[in-house]
Amino acid sequence: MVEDPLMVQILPDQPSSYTFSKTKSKSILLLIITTTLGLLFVVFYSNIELSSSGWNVKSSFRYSVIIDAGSSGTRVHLFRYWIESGKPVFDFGEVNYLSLKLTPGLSAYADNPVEANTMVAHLVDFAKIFIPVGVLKVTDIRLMATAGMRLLNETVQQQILEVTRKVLRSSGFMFRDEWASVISGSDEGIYAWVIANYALGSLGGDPFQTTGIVELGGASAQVTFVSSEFVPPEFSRTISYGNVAYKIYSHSFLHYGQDTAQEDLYKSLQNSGKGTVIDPCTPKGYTAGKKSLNDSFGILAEESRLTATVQAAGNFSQCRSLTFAMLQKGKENCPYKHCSIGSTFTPNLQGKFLAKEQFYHTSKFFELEEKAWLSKMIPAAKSFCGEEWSKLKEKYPTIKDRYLHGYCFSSAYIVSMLHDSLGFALDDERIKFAEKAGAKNTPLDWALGAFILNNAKARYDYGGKSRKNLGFF
Ligand SMILES: Nc1nc2c(ncn2[C@@H]2O[C@H](COP(=O)(O)OP(=O)(O)OP(=O)(O)O)[C@@H](O)[C@H]2O)c(=O)[nH]1
Ligand SMILES: [Ca+2]
Repeated sequence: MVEDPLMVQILPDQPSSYTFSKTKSKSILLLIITTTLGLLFVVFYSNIELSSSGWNVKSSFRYSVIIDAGSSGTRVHLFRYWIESGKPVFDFGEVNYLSLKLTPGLSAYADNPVEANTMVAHLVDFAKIFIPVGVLKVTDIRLMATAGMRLLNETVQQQILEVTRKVLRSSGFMFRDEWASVISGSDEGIYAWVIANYALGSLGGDPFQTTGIVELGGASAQVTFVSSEFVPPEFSRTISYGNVAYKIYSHSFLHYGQDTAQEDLYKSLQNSGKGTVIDPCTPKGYTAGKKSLNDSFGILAEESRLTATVQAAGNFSQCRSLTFAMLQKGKENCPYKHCSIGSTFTPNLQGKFLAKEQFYHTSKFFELEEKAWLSKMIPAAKSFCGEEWSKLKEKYPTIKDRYLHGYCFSSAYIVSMLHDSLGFALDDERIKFAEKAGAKNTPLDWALGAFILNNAKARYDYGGKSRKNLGFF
């Protein structure tokens, strides 16, 4: 049974977010969305293009919908584009691109997959508000799930996907069953690399002038960049865009996302023996919201006698060494020339990078400027980790507990991942944190990269199965 009420967060940069319980009717959601997004509704829905030369009617708008089913949330992305001299024209500003995020992620329905249909149905309803009913049947809708679903066993994954397929089949959109799937982590990294370089104007240019991506998601972390080093085939992807071929290293470290890594660390402390152990990655005085072991009866209470009691006492340096040890686990079995994280090959870093998702959220929280942000994160995080939880709550009254309590862990994890493991210098100018990029401030959601590959005459190998022009599936 999914406990959290569905949380509606209207993106981009919408000031409001909505919480409603599953029992409330759809009309509440539609009312909120249509009133809040009134202007966008008029511009996006109608066949009128808002352009620099004023309004003109475009009868050739096309639409596409991608649902990004992440571990901590499920987002629907709506794209409107058109064809000019035979080529698709994309615009990811607020006139031709909309997205909406609901929580929780699909994997939260593992115990009761059928309950996932409510959330997917709401996302479909949202998309339908903005897409003319006459073009639904030629508008593709895809559901692409990432690490949260990758962590579930295959059977449960398929059960949840089947629930989503049922909703999408009857949605009126153009849909094929294989368009609801769990995508590979390396594909997820590639899509994020595509949108970043599209936004920066480097897609279609010199491969060695492109920008790499490092992402810290909820359940996985991705590293994706063009390397001049030899890359073993299991880490190598090829994209051709325009008449340029890009050989890209792309790997997703499953379990190394922000939420899963913190959970794994907590569990390792619990199982580290008896008595009381200190958790240096959580501010002193914080007690986990989830049911604590002592509240549970039966086997859990029994287990509590076998496991240690974990006491939060934030200490940045100790947390940094704990997270570093976690990232280095398995390195002794590295079968490649060099492994930076676990026993996984990562080429020597090359070129510029954008650091996304939790890298961005944590840097923004500590109000770091671009310059030498990694080194500046250390003193800021040292003082944060050392604060009492009650003081932090007073200091940051508007920050959600589930984000606030994670910043001690995430700051230490970021330094031990980017500097101690991957080798970025603490004042490395090559790496910047971002959630948007380029002259048009394009959002860096990987779904935009997937949409581009799907509509822009590109070729992309799928682990050796190269398919012309988008063949995602
Ligand atoms: N502090 C903070 N964390 C956020 C915010 N939005 C998302 N997060 C967290 O940042 C992490 C990464 O967010 P996402 O990239 O959306 O993660 P996801 O797509 O749900 O996870 P994956 O399936 O692993 O890609 C998750 O732990 C989220 O809970 C935010 O506004 N502030
Ligand atoms: Ca994600």
